[in-house]
Amino acid sequence: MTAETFEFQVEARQLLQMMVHSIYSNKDVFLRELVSNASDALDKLRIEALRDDTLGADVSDLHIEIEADKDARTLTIRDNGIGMSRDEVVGLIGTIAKSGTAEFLKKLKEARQAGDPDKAAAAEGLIGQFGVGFYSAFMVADEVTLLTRRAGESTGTRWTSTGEGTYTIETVDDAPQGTSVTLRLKPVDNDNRLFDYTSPWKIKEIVKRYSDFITWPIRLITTAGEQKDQDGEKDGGKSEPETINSRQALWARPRSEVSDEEYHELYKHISHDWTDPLETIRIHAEGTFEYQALLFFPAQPPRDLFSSGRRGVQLYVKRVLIMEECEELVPPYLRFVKGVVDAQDLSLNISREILQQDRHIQMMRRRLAKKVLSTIKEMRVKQPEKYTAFWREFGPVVKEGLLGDFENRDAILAACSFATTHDAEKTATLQEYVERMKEGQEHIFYMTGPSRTAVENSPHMEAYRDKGLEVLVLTDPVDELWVDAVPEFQGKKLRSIAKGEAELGTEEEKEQAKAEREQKQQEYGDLLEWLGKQLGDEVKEVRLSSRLTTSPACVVSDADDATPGLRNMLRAMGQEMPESKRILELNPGHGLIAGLRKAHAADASDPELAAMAEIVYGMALLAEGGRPDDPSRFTKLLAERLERTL
Ligand SMILES: Nc1ncnc2c1ncn2[C@@H]1O[C@H](COP(=O)(O)OP(=O)(O)OP(=O)(O)O)[C@@H](O)[C@H]1O
Repeated sequence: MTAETFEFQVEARQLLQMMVHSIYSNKDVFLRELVSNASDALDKLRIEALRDDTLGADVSDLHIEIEADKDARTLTIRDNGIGMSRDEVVGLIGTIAKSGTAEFLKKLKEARQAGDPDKAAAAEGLIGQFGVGFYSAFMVADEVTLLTRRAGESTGTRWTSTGEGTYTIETVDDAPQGTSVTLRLKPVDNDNRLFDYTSPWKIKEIVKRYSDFITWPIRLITTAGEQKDQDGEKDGGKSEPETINSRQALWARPRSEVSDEEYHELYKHISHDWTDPLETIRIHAEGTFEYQALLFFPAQPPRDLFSSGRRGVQLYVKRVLIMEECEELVPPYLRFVKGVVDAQDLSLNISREILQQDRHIQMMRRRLAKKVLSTIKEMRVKQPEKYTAFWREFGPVVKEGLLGDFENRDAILAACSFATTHDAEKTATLQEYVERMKEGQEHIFYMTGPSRTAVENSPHMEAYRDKGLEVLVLTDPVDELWVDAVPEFQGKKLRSIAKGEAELGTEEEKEQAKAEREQKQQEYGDLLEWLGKQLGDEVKEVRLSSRLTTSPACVVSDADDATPGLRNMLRAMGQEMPESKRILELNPGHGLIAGLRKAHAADASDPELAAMAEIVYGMALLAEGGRPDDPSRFTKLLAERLERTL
């Protein structure tokens, strides 16, 4: 069959170029990536063979082979795993299907142009998330040939490229099942850390460092052609295969015998991440149901954290991988956790349906969730900086747990911390908040909003600031939801400062405020009634406020109504949201409101008053970060008024 030439997809070409022009000074990782792919392919074949006994693939000696030819300067990484069909080769190798690739490349370019090495390094750390492991071969090779045949198919595919824009593909009749990747190695250049990757010593060193735990045998074969004959070695120069990995499951080895680096390499293998994990958790459960687990927190969130991405941990039964992403083992709000769970007593061909009901799976899921939550809490107490970095990225996800995991609610709350008006730099736990509560304070006050600035500057905050009352500043979308799901903490109810009446201070102060308000109410009664009618389409009530000190007006929701943020969010999720009117509160201490009252008392039919009513309402919306329904009309009314003051 003749070979067809194809062009790399634009993004794929750009990522490939980035790999070639050495983002990574450490080029040794190419072997880690290719071995990792081979190991995945073997796992996939075994899992598929377990489920489908008509597959007809030989699974009796699954292994990885690395063949190094010193004279030809080639290195071949071979597996007899699942292989790829022709379509898969085109789809997986020549294309980067992940959304956001173009955006990522743009950001990386900008960070580099701006000469910001930290940002560029952070962006580079993300490159692994695009599934570019295979491309790393081009860091050390000037030509790569992939020969593959998918299990169950009769023909194979050969893919060849020099990594410069195009690749060729041809159908091959006699390819063995599985995949082999042959690299034509670039000349050795020790100064650029391009080592001699045909050297058995070097290969063993890399495999030991990055891939020792791979459960499949990794066999090394060296070929040295004629030179070897002269050295008195075997004819043809091929050595006997030598297994070069110890194949010991890291999770089964005592902690004292495993280095952090080894744990990190396992994490990289299973998570397809290129950066070290932030945290490693070991669980060793003994007794009637034995299992071991190694769990990791990534340092950076995967890009698909909030969409349907890979999630769950790998499930092994007695060292045999039976499921790559076992969602049943971690609740959805801990979906960022990666790792391995190895159980002693589960059936090898357990199906997803059975998994959900399996008592042992449920037991492990509970224990894992508790352990993860207690680890986060411990991190918060003992390693605040690390916790801060973690919480910034993963806090919004963990807080989702408050919506459904009632059993672990206290543990989740103990892991949570929130931005607060008490300290702009430091977050606080609910426990810390409660300990700081003022005498007579009955509630945990919070405000939700789009940003810290919007919340802090919103008029709702005024009286609380005045009285020195701490308010939690909740700006993640999920905050809109969990505050309604968590009724109280240590007997203190959570209360939004943008909802209902604000009743602040001691009993005495509250009584006094009430009396003052009642008196003002009489004074302002006519204006309030008139405004209520005037703005009746927009608001359900106009009343005097006890939360404002400097702003003229604000809008609040009824205690059981959804905030505007929540309404927007639910609408975006496709939920019908019936219109619900809000309440306009006025500050009688403000000159504008006092003036309005006077003007209304002098001549209630003055047409200017109607425009003023609209302006006051529009300003209240703007002050909370919202906007008037008809912004151009609002500006027009305002401009006309201002013009007259000049
Ligand atoms: N040896 C192999 N056998 C079968 N399929 C393979 C093999 N190598 C690669 N593939 C397929 O090609 C895909 C792309 O591989 P690549 O290494 O570029 O990305 P990845 O494995 O998804 O992510 P990464 O390697 O960055 O962690 C793989 O997901 C896999 O489906």
